Formats: sequence, C-alpha cells, structure tokens
Amino acid sequence: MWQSPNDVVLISDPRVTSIPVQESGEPLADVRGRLRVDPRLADGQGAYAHLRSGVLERLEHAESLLPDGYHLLIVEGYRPVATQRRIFDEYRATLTGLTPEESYVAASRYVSPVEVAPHTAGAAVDLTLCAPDGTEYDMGTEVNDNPEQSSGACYTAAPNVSDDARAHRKLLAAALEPAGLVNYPTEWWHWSYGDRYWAMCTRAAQALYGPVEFTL
Ligand SMILES: C[C@@H](N)C(=O)N[C@H](C)C(=O)O
Ligand SMILES: [Zn+2]
Repeated sequence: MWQSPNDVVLISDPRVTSIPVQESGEPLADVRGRLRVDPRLADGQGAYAHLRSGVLERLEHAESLLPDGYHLLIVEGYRPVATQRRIFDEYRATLTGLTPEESYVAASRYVSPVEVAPHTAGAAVDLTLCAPDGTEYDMGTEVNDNPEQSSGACYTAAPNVSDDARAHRKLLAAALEPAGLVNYPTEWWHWSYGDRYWAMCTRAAQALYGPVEFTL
C-alpha cells in the first residue's frame, strides 16, 4: 500500500518537477463549516483553511468513508508563497554538513521547494484523525514533526510506531485514497490532489492546480 521509506520519490525529483501544470482555474473554497478545522496554524485572514473546491469535495467524500467515532481534522491547507519559502529556507538551514544541492534535496523530505509546492496551489492538506469530541488519535508523531525530531517516524510507512498509530494511519489512507488523494510518503499527514506529486503517482499527464493568490 505504501512506498517503503527507501523507495520514496521526493517532491524535488525531476520526475515530479518536470510535470506540466494545466491550470484549471478552480476557486479556493473555505473548509470551515464543512469539515473540522484545527486553529493551531491559523492566520489572520483564514487562508490556512482554504483549499481548491475539488480537493475539499474529495475530503468531504473521505470523511463520509470513515467509521463512526472518527473524523478528519484539517490543520493546514493553502499556504502563501512567502510562508512556503520561509519554512523551506529555515528547515534547510538546520541541515548542516551538506552541499547546497544535497541540502536542497534533503530539505524536500519535509518541505516542498517553492517551485513545486502544492500548498501554494491549494492542492495539499495537512490533516489528522480525531474523535467526535475533538481528541486527536495517536498517529505516532505530531503533525509536522520533522524526520530528525521523530527519528523518521513521520514517514508514513515507518516501522518505529505503535500498532495503534499504524492502524490509525491505515484508516486515514483507507478514506483518503478512494477519494482520490495521494500521500507524500515522508509525512503521514500530508495528502494532495491535482498537484504535480498527484500527477506523478496517478500517471496523469499534467497537474491541475498551480500556485494561486489568496484574496478575500
Ligand atoms: C512542512 C510540512 N507541513 C509540509 O507541508 N510539507 C510538504 C512536503 C510541503 O511543504 O508541501
Ligand atoms: Zn503538507
């Protein structure tokens, strides 16, 4: 079901970056009021709670596929280009002892280079599973724990997580994959539809969503 940690195609790989985008023009839609949204990364304008309408509709379908007692909890959707660049640069700067080329590739295990970043297109979502009262299920790491912080347990197929956490990751995948989303295998919480990584995984000739501005 999942790529082994040794076989992961990173988002900086030319097999991903070379895929063209045929922009669909689909609007961003507000997730709030349609799915559960966690405010931990909220920005003043609510940009974080927006996704392309086709992505949101697929997430609503995924929500309907979850068993009783489980809900999607959306943490971050749309991300402005400047924010994407900042978190890429900050994480890359922590990876010492590497050549510039090596640090670019290594950083892309955890953050997308801005040129190919799906959050800036409203095509990617960081999410987890919660109970009806909002309590988050054990997924093995926190959302956004990086490979160094988590000893690699952030990788979706990581062996160093509990049976419970592995079962919860499988439950998430069992709802999101039939709804048409694909996972970034270095992050159990990162799923996308319509971006270049999705096109690579589904063998689509082109991506559907490129970077967009967020306006209210
Ligand atoms: C930083 C993390 N939350 C994330 O979203 N990573 C992916 C790969 C991205 O930046 O697109
Ligand atoms: Zn993400």
